Amino acid sequence: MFPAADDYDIDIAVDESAVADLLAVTPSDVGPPTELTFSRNVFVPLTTACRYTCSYCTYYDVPGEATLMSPAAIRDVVETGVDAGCTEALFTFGDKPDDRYTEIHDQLDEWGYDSIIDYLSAACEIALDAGLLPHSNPGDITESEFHTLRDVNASMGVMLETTADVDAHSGGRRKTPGQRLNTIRAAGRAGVPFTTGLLVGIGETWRDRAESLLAIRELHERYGHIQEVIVQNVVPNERSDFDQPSVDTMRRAVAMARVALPEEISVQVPPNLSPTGELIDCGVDDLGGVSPVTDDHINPDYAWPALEELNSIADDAGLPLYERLPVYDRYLPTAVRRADVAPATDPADTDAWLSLRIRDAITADSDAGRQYRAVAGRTRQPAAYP
Ligand SMILES: O=c1nc2n(C[C@H](O)[C@H](O)[C@H](O)CO)c3cc(O)ccc3cc-2c(=O)[nH]1
Ligand SMILES: C[C@H]1O[C@@H](n2cnc3c(N)ncnc32)[C@H](O)[C@@H]1O
Ligand code: MET
Ligand code: SF4
Repeated sequence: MFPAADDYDIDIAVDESAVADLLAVTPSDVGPPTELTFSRNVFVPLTTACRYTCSYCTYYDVPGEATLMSPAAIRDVVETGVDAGCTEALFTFGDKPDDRYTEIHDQLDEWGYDSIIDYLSAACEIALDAGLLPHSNPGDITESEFHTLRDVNASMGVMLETTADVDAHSGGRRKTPGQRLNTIRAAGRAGVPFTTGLLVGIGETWRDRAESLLAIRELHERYGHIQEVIVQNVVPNERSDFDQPSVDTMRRAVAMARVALPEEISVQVPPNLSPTGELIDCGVDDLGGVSPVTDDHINPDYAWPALEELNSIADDAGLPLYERLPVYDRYLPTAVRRADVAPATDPADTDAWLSLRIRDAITADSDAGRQYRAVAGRTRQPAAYP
């Protein structure tokens, strides 16, 4: 049983023989992908308030210092993204601020919002109106919050991080594996195309990595919602001194992910944190959200590579590079999905993976709609934008 699994009724059993099989995997057991993809995004850090204090994280601010972006600031950032040819607004920020953040709650209240999730919905509307598809990672949330947010998000995500109880998550307010798995399951129940992943190097063992991947696979087998799994190495920063995992560790972790997960799930490694070029032959097929205009606010010391660098990773690997939307091809409406892409089986409790609002945005007779379809149809030349 995973730590705190009982608190959330998590019924995922560890299959010992599957763990043993994964522990034996090496990079020579897998091959390279047939293509590489990435999404062009702007990063919108709604608030730096966070109820948790993960010891690897420099993102959050303590009460009194935490910031909250105004609607005008959100509009500014997303418009910069539209001008730079982006299709994705990435909303990633602190997990639901607790009562200590009185200023944040007061400000939300003054603007007419009950919670950060309410405000996130409004922020997603701003992005959609400007011409970007939202992908939100608001941390741990409930199934009913997913139902609210699916209306205005093309896809969502939360990193599992690990199924282990690690010191990096110790303390009174912390992420627990049970709650993370509960969030990923809730997304599946709500029919939300979903991104999750492992944070490698925060004190977990190889066995923990194998178990984490098998837990993700199990939830995908139930709901079909996992579009990509990020294998992200921890990077040192001014708050923490975790050792960055070696290239060999990342090669083995990526190969393990590739073997553990069905082929339809992409394996993503962020090229600003890893020597991704050295991991492609282990099964990486996606380079994630890369921004031409904003920092990676979670890891601000690690700049995004330019499009030319992505091209050279692909060239060196002898692979074609395609831009994609924040939601993967198989969840797209039939009218927009390329003919050679098999559709995902319908989700459990809705009649489509994407809300009407999102489908309308993608099929609209507007500049943004045309951009989305050109990216999905692979008819837009990446070189068309800086
Ligand atoms: O720019 C970043 N994008 C991050 N992304 C975004 C991701 O690269 C893209 O937005 C997705 O591939 C969707 O297109 C995450 C998305 C998630 O759902 C969960 C975790 C992450 C983590 C990061 C991150 O640290 N930096
Ligand atoms: C959005 C995701 O960013 C990751 N994250 C947070 N801090 C770090 C760090 N120092 N190095 C790498 N990834 C980090 C976590 O996995 C979080 O879920
Ligand atoms: C800024 S970290 C990413 C979002 C959320 N706080 C989480 O840890 O999952
Ligand atoms: S990683 Fe996310 S949950 Fe953890 S402290 Fe940072 S912002 Fe909060």
